[in-house]
Amino acid sequence: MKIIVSLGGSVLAPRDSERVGAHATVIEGLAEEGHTVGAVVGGGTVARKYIHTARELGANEIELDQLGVDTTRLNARLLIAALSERAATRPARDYETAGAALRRGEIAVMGGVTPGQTTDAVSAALAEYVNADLLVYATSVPGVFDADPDENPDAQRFDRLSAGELVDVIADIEMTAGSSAPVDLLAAKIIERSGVRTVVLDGTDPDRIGHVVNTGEHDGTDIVPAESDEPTYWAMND
Ligand SMILES: Nc1ncnc2c1ncn2[C@@H]1O[C@H](COP(=O)(O)OP(=O)(O)O)[C@@H](O)[C@H]1O
Ligand SMILES: O=c1ccn([C@@H]2O[C@H](COP(=O)(O)OP(=O)(O)O)[C@@H](O)[C@H]2O)c(=O)[nH]1
Repeated sequence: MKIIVSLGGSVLAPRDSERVGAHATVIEGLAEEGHTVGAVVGGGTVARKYIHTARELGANEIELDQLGVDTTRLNARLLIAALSERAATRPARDYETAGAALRRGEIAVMGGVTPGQTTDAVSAALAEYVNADLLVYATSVPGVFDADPDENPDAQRFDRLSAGELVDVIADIEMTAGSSAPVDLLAAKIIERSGVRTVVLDGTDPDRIGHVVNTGEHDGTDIVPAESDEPTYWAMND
């Protein structure tokens, strides 16, 4: 199976070697089991600190996004440091380079690509480009909720959403540099058009990523193409 894992910066906790190592072990394990694996790494608190400081200094949103992109690439290098020689040696800066690495059987690693989006969109675009079977968003909350769960204790998690419904849920979240959303708007639109099977889950425990790949089971949110009622991927691969 071809899998793209989006590792939110909030999940990877860049200065925590144990956490980065644990995620690398899971990704490595999937590759050893014969899966083709690409990982896209977010910027986390380090990116947000840079963005906050540069915003105070008067930088515009594109400049702030660029700071964010550079930070995601640093974090991607951290993941590469924890992976074996099976991984590409540096973060791919475009989809063709990442796709070529996957074709060679390497674990491709990316950070950001261009201002105006987040690594959520990079993950969705890479998944579309390589025709992935599964896109996993490993984030810091256990799925997509009907409101920000960090601010609304009564927020309800969706077990399943169509990609179009996902667009509606996140449409009002602001798109400034460093903003937080479980999946960004561009990513949702790419998921909608590509129809790639997508799961959003709490990735703070990396074993949940391996578990969903191997069993199809998870406690997060399934994003399904509009025309499908049931996630079918795992049934197809039994
Ligand atoms: N409807 C929602 N459902 C889930 N999370 C939401 C929602 N709206 C806002 N959020 C926020 O999105 C955050 C996750 O985004 P972010 O911090 O960018 O994660 P990551 O680093 O994993 O990309 C959560 O901490 C949560 O506060
Ligand atoms: O292709 C990209 C990827 C990231 N970013 C910027 O980098 C920040 C941090 O990336 P991301 O939001 O993906 O990190 P995470 O939410 O996972 O910590 C984003 O808010 C954007 O400002 C960007 O402009 N283009």
